[in-house]
This record gives sequence, structure tokens and C-alpha cells, in this order.
Amino acid sequence: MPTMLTDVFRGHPIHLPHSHQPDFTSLRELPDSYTWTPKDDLLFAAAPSPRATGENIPLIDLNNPDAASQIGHACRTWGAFQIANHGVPLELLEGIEFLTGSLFRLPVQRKLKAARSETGVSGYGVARIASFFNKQMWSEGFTISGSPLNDFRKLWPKLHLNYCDIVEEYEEHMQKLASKLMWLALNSLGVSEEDIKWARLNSDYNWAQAALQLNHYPVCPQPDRAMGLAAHTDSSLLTILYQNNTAGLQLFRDDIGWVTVPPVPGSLVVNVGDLFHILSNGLFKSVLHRARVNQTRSRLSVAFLWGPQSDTKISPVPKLVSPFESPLYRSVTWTEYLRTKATHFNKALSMIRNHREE
Ligand SMILES: C=C1C[C@]23C[C@H]1CC[C@H]2[C@@]12CCC[C@@](C)(C(=O)O1)[C@H]2[C@@H]3C(=O)O
Ligand SMILES: O=C(O)CCC(=O)C(=O)O
Ligand SMILES: [Fe+2]
Repeated sequence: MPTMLTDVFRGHPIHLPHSHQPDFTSLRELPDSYTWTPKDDLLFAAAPSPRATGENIPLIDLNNPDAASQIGHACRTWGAFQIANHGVPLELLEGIEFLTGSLFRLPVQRKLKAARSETGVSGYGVARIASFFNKQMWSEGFTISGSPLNDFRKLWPKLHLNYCDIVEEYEEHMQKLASKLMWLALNSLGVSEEDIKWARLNSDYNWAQAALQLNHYPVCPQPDRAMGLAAHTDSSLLTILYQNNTAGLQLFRDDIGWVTVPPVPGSLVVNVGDLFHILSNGLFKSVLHRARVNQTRSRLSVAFLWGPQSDTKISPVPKLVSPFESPLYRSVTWTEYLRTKATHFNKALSMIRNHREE
């Protein structure tokens, strides 16, 4: 039996120093445990270089006949892009934003009824990567993997079914969109379904699964010294992110520094995850990103982390590997990779890299 995503951390419990969230709204000053310095995160203060002015991730219109090559280019240079005309109904984006807002507005005691367990994936809590940092992040999250029914029943004893419907419909749209984007990006490299064994063998999407991460960044008294979500790459193939109209997401480019992704109403942000970097034999960049917070506006985001089914082995597409060199990475399943990441965090990619002989 392949392990399902919901069981992936069974052997990797996290013990966080503070098991529940503070009441963010009552704080006038940032407590020391929430105050970040470059010691807590090497790139915390990496100032944008003057060249950063005007540099922005591309906004790609999916109706444009040139979309595939634009997506391919964005995956190679930024590891991210925004999309317009993606076909996801606006009401559904509004629906998921409404759900996310209602969830985080619930009293803390109610949210804690659906707290994520130490070994679980789903539920309310701080981001899993919190265990790798000494300081706390100015955010709260809720992860959905598999059916949210049990958790939602605890949160909303009466309305849970309506909320489950929204999640289901949202995930269906995201799933189709993610698959479409992956093939557009791969097509731009001359790779088609014929070239990938698991895609050839499995019709439709039954090789795929996903997690939905809802994030809330409350208003913060001293945003310059706080961190909403610390710098990380996603472990997914692709992540599709919806952000409300408050800026906060930043991407890191070695040559530029941190670049803020401006919210464009109705559009979605797409990130290349570590598995897509592996699949593309390193051609596509899995983008380092983080979320900053705001002094006057709270921020919501919804990340759809899309990846392969637990027993699907991901390895560099043979077509993208030179006949004279070995593939850049060994093959891994999503489960194996998430477990490596749970212990080694940002060293996970280098741990599965094939080291070439000099
Ligand atoms: C399927 C996944 C992917 C996870 C772990 C698990 C469920 C939640 C995802 C996130 C969401 C928030 C950032 C991240 C870094 C985190 O802390 O939890 C992600 C992580 C990953 O992409 O590695
Ligand atoms: O809130 C954001 O913009 C980023 C969220 C994110 O990176 C994640 O959930 O993985
Ligand atoms: Fe992320």
C-alpha cells in the first residue's frame, strides 16, 4: 500500500515550543520571540539591488497563443509567474477567500478543536517549517489534505457541508489548471506525455494528489522586524497561489534579491516546486519565497500544492539529460521527498543530487 499524503509525517513528529497561537490582536509591540534578525534567517535583510527596480515576475495571459513559451521562459528564469484568463471562476476565488477569512475569524478555542496533530498533515497550526527556526512566524495556517469533512465539522457544526463543497470545487479546478500548466511548461522544452512513463501509463490525473494550505497574516505592529512565513521552496511539482488584495509574497532571485509579487485582482501566482525542478533536470528553478506582513491590513493566501501520487517515482526526464552526463537527481517519490525535507529542510534537494565526477 503506498503511503497517502495524510500519513507522510507519521514517523516525523514536530515539537514546537509554543503549541498554540498568541492572541495577535492584543499585541502593541512585537514580542522578542517574534523579532527576526539576519541571525535567524541569513537572507532576512537581503536588500534588493538597484537593478530590482522594474523587475517583476511575468503576468501571462493563458489565451495568448505564445503562452507555452512564456511559461517555459518564466520557469527557467524566475521559477514563478502570474496568470490571467486561467478559467477559474471569480466566484470560486471569492468563495475560497470567504471561507479562509471565516475560518481564521473563529475564536481561537474553536480553531484549536481542529489543531494539527504532531504527526499529521491536516488541521490548524503554524507552518511545518517553523521547527527549523528560532523565531516564531507572524501567521496562522490551516492545511487540508484529503477530505476536510471531519475538521470542518468541528469548526462549523452547522455550515461545514457548504464549506466542504467550496473546497472540493476549488481543488477540482486547481487540479485541472495545474496539469495544464505543467504540460505547457514541458511542451516548451519539447517534452510530451509520451516521454514520461507515469504520464503514459496513467490516464487522466490518477497519478496526482494535492494539499491546500490556507494562510492568515494578521495586522502586525512592527512588520519590518517580523516574518509572516520564512523563506522556503515548495516540495510540490507546481503550487498555485491565490492572494487577497494585500501584498506580502516575495520571491528571491540571486541576481536581484527579494522581489514583491503585486496582487493583480483575479489572477493567480504559480510557483515551480522542488519536484518540477527535479523532473526538468534542473532547468526549471524551484523558487525561494517568503511572506512579509503589514501594519494596517491583514493578508490571506491559499496555496494549492500539487504533486504526484505517493508511489509515483519522479526523476529527470531522459530527454532532458545529456547522453554524456548522469541525471542531476536520483528518482524520488513525493512521500520520500517530504520526509527528507522534514529532517533536512533546505538541504533536501542537495541530498538527492547525483554528484558528478570531476
Ligand atoms: C504536502 C505538503 C507540502 C508542505 C508540507 C505538506 C503539507 C503542507 C505544505 C506546506 C505549506 C506551507 C509551506 C510549507 C514549506 C510548509 O511548511 O507546509 C509546505 C510544505 C512543503 O512544500 O514542503
Ligand atoms: O502567503 C503567501 O503568499 C505564501 C504562502 C506559501 O508560500 C505557502 O503556503 O507555501
Ligand atoms: Fe510556499
